[in-house]
Amino acid sequence: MKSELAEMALDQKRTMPDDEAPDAVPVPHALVPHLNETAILLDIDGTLLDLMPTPREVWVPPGLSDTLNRLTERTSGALALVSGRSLNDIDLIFAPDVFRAVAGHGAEMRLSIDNEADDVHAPPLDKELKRRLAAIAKLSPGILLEDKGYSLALHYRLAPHAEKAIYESVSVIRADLPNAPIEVLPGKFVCEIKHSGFTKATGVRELMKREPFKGRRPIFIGDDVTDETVFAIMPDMNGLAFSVGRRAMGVNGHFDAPSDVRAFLARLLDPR
Ligand SMILES: O=P(O)(O)OC[C@H]1O[C@H](O[C@H]2O[C@H](CO)[C@@H](O)[C@H](O)[C@H]2O)[C@H](O)[C@@H](O)[C@@H]1O
Repeated sequence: MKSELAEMALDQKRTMPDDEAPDAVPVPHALVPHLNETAILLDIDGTLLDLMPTPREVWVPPGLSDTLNRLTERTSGALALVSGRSLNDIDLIFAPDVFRAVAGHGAEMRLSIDNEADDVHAPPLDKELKRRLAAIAKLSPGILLEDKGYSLALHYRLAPHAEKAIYESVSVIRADLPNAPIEVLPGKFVCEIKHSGFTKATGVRELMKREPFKGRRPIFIGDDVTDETVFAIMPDMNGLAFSVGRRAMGVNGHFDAPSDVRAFLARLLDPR
């Protein structure tokens, strides 16, 4: 697809300095005829769903699953969720609907929605390491642990004062294990410790080699630091990147809030 959308975004950029350039969110009218050549890749928290005080409190607004299912149909299956959450968690959130996904920041991938055997999973994080990291939650009430198997997340949205202490404690443990293949991933009020070697970007690259995504032009929408790895690879695939809540580096445009992303997706199906 020779994109009118990218042309639109680039034309606007060429004519004015970057800090004055308007945000170029694609017009559904321009995109609609190309849905069958497009792959729609969507982050979950802060992009499709509004952020909540704790991971368990998120909810899927009425109509969103229907929109995602219809877009899956319209793209012949080339819609995937690209999330830091585990596949298991994603399925609980969207139940009974099941979507193709790159999950766990690239640790897991689901290419087929009918066959669990196709799912790919990274190995679990060392038990002893997890035990040590989990003890950090004792630093303050309000620190929540999320065990995803291949990673462990320490959430501090309810205890923001604990941020520095959490990162210092993680550094001490990290320093004890200089050769461990792990890395620290900061997110929105969360410090995650995961195996190194995979990211959302490695997951998306792998996904885009497989049917039904192969050969399509990706459009990725995300909001967090971890989504920046995917924003960065979109040009390699002739893709488009859009951030949410802020204008991230290198994106083609941005949405103000998840509600705007949901409205945009609905308009792809019903452009007026
Ligand atoms: O890649 P995403 O789909 O955006 O997932 C990123 C992380 O999302 C969840 O945590 C975030 O959302 C919570 C609910 O709104 C919020 O309470 C928390 O502060 C955020 O960091 C999820 O729990 C993580 O596992 C994901 O990595």
